[in-house]
Amino acid sequence: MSRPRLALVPGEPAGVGPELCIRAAWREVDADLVAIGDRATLQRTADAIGLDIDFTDAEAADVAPGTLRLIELPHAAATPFGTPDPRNARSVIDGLLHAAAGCRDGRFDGMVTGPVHKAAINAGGVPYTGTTELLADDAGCDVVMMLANPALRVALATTHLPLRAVPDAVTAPLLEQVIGILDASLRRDFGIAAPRIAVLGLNPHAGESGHLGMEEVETIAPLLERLRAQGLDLEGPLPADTAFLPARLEGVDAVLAMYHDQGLPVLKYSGFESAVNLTLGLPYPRVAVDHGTALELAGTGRADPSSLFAAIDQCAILGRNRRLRA
Ligand SMILES: NC(=O)C1=CN([C@@H]2O[C@H](COP(=O)(O)OP(=O)(O)OC[C@H]3O[C@@H](n4cnc5c(N)ncnc54)[C@H](O)[C@@H]3O)[C@@H](O)[C@H]2O)C=CC1
Ligand SMILES: NCC(=O)COP(=O)(O)O
Repeated sequence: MSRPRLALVPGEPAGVGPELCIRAAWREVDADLVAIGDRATLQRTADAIGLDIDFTDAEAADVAPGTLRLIELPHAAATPFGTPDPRNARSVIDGLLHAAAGCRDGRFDGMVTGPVHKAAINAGGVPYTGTTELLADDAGCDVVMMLANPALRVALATTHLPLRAVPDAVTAPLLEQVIGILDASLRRDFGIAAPRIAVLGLNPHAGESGHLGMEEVETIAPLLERLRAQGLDLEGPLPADTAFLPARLEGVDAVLAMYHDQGLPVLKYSGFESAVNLTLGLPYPRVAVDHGTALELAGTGRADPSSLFAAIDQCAILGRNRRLRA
């Protein structure tokens, strides 16, 4: 079987994404990477960090280390490192959508994305809450955000929502949909025959039997009961403060957190460098770095490429698996 072909989207040009892509071009990997982005930004970044880079056609077969296949998508403005320019908002988003279109029509087996600066995109007049939501809208499907490192998988019931809006968003239909997507992906993409999912409560102590909030009693527990009766292996609702204790995590394949900052700090603390961000439920694999734009590191050569490398390796595995099943 030929190597999986993966779109590689650097993300925010003023951040560390471009330099991580340059480093990826120098790394031996069992996949064909095709960058989608601005040549001048990539060249300027390579110069700043003292690495050579050559560019070649997107269709090139074998490429030497230090050579990047490139589909050019010029940015509107040349940005200084560390200062996003809202005029680039459209082209940053177009890079992601171009990769998505290529995944949907079979030109790519998956996409790997660098960090995007959410505020800069919005300042540029493009409504954007996250790439997860962008790709879900583009593909017209429901998705789940899951971050993973070799020790832990954490999926989110809600993603980029103001905290104030979370309780109203945590409904039984939403949780049923999220658990369905998560369970299916653990089986199909990760080869887990009978996934065990630990579901967190929303309130402190999972509501303390209704004394600290009713969402567990009224919404989460009855839903889990119903889904268990259908054969899903679900624990919970669990108090979030103790759910991540090593003894509690034994035998658990993924934790489902109710909101972004309930689950992600634990995941990032347990392994920031090796973690990746997956979008489950899309018709193709999308894997991103777990970190943000790290503007203060851009152009210094000090950004750690481990998360991007892990994202490429994970996407290559998922892309190859999907090809085998097709
Ligand atoms: N995947 C994505 O697209 C993500 C994008 N973001 C966006 O990034 C922007 C900045 O977010 P922050 O909260 O500051 O998070 P951040 O991840 O950019 O930075 C947090 C800390 O981690 C360090 N760091 C991040 N990546 C690193 C790397 N590769 N090597 C070494 N150190 C690294 C930074 O220097 C900083 O100290 C925001 O606009 C946010 O929306 C945040 C998280 C993920
Ligand atoms: N915390 C994850 C994050 O902000 C990146 O999300 P997305 O842009 O991949 O949706």
